[in-house]
Amino acid sequence: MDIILASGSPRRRELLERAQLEFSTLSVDVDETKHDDESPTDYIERMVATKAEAAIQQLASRLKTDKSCFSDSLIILTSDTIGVLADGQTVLVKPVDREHAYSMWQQMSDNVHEVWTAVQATYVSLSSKVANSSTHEPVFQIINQQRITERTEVTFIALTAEMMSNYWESGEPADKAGGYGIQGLGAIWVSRINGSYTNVVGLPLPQTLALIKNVTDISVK
Ligand SMILES: Cc1cn([C@H]2C[C@H](O)[C@@H](COP(=O)(O)OP(=O)(O)OP(=O)(O)O)O2)c(=O)[nH]c1=O
Repeated sequence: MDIILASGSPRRRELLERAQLEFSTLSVDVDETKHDDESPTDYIERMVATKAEAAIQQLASRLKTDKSCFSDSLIILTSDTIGVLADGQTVLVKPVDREHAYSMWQQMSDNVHEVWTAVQATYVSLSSKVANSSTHEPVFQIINQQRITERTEVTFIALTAEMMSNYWESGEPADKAGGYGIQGLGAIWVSRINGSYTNVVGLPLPQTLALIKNVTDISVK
């Protein structure tokens, strides 16, 4: 059974490496724009499903040229991390620019927010029994998929304009939900967390390992 982490996030790769599992990575590029009428739950669940679909499409086109690189079944892991303010509705995503980062940080300053990470495990088999009817090529068939969402409460200290400016200039905030990295310089803004630390960094590890185990256990379904 192969495991593919369909993520371009170096943080997710580093976290999964700690579990000492064999896995490969695949970078997926999807439109991460949130719909206006979408709840945080709907948004994050749509993201992990969309990333999984994109990964399967990429793998399917790779299959056309090289079948030898696939085993008979694989698990595709996709993940998405957002911040959610105490109102339960306002979503904190990656900052598009400095102003966007400042406006998120002003709402997070001296306040509590939550970090939500959704993880989807998609268990697929490479089946020649359901081969494409015209070409008789094997295709990927989804056997099972499961999803979890983990939430961690994070408390920020009161932020000054100088702190925000210095942090933005560091370059660290740009590719991170809520514009901070708890594993980096952002740690000095975090006075307290309640819940999983790895969840904040982008992949709740014990929960992800349980998901990998559960998704292949289709006998109980
Ligand atoms: C809050 C927080 C987020 N993050 C990161 C985790 C995610 O990589 C990123 C949120 O963006 P995501 O869209 O979840 O992930 P990504 O675009 O980096 O990677 P991919 O979609 O290819 O899997 O923010 C941290 O690294 N530290 C933190 O403290």
